[in-house]
Amino acid sequence: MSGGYAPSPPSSLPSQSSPSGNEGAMRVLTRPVTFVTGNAKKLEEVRAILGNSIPFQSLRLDLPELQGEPEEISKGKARLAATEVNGPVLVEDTCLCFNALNGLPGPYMYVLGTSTVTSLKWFLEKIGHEGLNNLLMAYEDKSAYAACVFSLALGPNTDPLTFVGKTMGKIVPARGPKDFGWDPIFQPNGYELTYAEMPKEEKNKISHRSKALALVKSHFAATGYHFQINGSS
Ligand SMILES: O=c1nc[nH]c2c1ncn2[C@H]1C[C@H](O)[C@@H](COP(=O)(O)OP(=O)(O)OP(=O)(O)O)O1
Ligand SMILES: [Mg+2]
Repeated sequence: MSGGYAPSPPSSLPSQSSPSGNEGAMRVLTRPVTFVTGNAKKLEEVRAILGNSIPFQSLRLDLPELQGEPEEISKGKARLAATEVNGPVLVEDTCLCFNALNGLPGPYMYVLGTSTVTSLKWFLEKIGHEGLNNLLMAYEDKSAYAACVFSLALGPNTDPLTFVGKTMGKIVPARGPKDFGWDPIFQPNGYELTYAEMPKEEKNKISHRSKALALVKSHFAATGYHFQINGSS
């Protein structure tokens, strides 16, 4: 899973000290971008979507589920990951937002029942697909969106950049393979199939994740990062 990640070789801090925004300035990265996630299914998709567009490796690490607005959660996670990896990192957070519930469950943490504090991940594990459907029982409006926030941090102590992708759809009773999160209950607009029922290539063309990654790719193309890895140029 860790894709050949070697702990803490020399840091690949960008050649310029201010990484925020500054598109057009060439920066040298001496290490591939490490995608840090504890979720094997996400990694599979990110790998398929990115292909060879950006040199990257992965590191399996369960970072804490932070609290706050989605972009802040994601940036905080990127900072933790960049410190851990001591190099450029990409992290991602996904939320599923129900319009009838003003965006809940979203990425947030809740108190469920008497004491359980949880995030979307734990929420799904606790109440399952049926529970998520039941949350909308009292509402006519089953519309929802899947959103993905990627954060890129070029190294520790740099300001992460965020990239957001959204796909609109609706919540339906579970259909299709149950091997990835809430895929079986999310039916994107314009499709008769849930994410889970779609061939992977099809989901990867229209998903929240692919839209966010398209922005990441454009950023890399526009910024002209230059990878100098293992003596290559
Ligand atoms: O495309 C997706 N289709 C269906 N379900 C998905 C998708 N993407 C994330 N998910 C699930 C996984 C987790 O139950 C929750 C988000 O939590 P989230 O914190 O982003 O993921 P995670 O903790 O599993 O991995 P990570 O280590 O990258 O934080 O939604
Ligand atoms: Mg997580």
